[in-house]
Amino acid sequence: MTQTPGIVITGASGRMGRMLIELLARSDQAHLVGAVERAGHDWIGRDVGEAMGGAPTGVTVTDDPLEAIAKCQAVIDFTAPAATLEFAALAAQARAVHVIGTTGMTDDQIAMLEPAARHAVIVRAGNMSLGVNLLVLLTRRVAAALDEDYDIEVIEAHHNQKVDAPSGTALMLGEAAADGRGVALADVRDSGRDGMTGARTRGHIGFSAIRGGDIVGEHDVMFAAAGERIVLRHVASDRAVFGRGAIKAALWGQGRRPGEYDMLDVLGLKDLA
Ligand SMILES: NC(=O)C1=CN([C@@H]2O[C@H](COP(=O)(O)OP(=O)(O)OC[C@H]3O[C@@H](n4cnc5c(N)ncnc54)[C@H](O)[C@@H]3O)[C@@H](O)[C@H]2O)C=CC1
Ligand SMILES: O=C(O)C1=N[C@H](C(=O)O)C[C@H](O)C1
Repeated sequence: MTQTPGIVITGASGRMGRMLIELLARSDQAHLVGAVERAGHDWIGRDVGEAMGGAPTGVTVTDDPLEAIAKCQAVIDFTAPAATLEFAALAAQARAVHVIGTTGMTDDQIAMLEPAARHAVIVRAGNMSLGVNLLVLLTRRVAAALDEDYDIEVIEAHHNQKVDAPSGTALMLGEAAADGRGVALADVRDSGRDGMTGARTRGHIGFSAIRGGDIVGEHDVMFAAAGERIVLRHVASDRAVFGRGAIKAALWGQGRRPGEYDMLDVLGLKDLA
């Protein structure tokens, strides 16, 4: 029998970590070989399945990512920016595919992934769902078809524990809209309006972030003109859509040439971009 790729999940106790461990337990295409949490976490040293309140998996949660990653074929990483940079170096050393779902990375932090991508496959995306990646393509097309009479606003809503804003997805959508218009997002980005902001600047792309309850992730791209509005919307109601995308990326990356990729590559949608 052929052995399926062995996957390490970092941030194992997190919302996405738990989802991925559940998905891997049911997968016949990949299997769990490691679970990493931050030092001092009370899951360290416990079987990850038992820590989740279920059956034992035979995988003990560790705070030593080097030991875990050395024996895997892929790392699926939904943690925090500083941790992701550490895991990128270790995945590169092990020539393991590194699937990065972590958002909130600065441009400087993203640039710091480049040395790792010379040695291993990195797939990074602010959203791993098929639906959002299709929305990115639609957003670029609609923005290209409309002129600046249409004000572009990206509105996102997430649960009350999310620590970064705008969301990684909102930024992907903003980048796509800016790209469609032939401008750089950095030159037209308008985030965090509050107080006497003055009238809206023509051509700017606005961002609004809602945080509340257990909202999984909702994104609207609004094109608002005098007399009409077009709204492109994605609603995620189950984190499994991100988890399934991440596992797909880990499998897609096996045997591929080192470099930085995104979900449009994984989903075969690059030609439509
Ligand atoms: N790209 C995508 O499709 C998606 C991205 N995300 C992003 O993934 C990240 C995590 O999201 P959640 O799971 O909701 O957060 P969470 O806070 O529930 O989980 C993060 C986990 O990472 C762990 N962690 C932090 N530093 C660590 C370290 N140095 N070593 C090991 N573990 C460490 C934390 O202890 C925590 O358990 C966020 O940046 C979020 O925006 C979330 C969902 C989908
Ligand atoms: O933190 C989350 O939960 C999510 N984060 C990603 C983002 O920042 O866009 C993806 C998804 O919306 C859920």
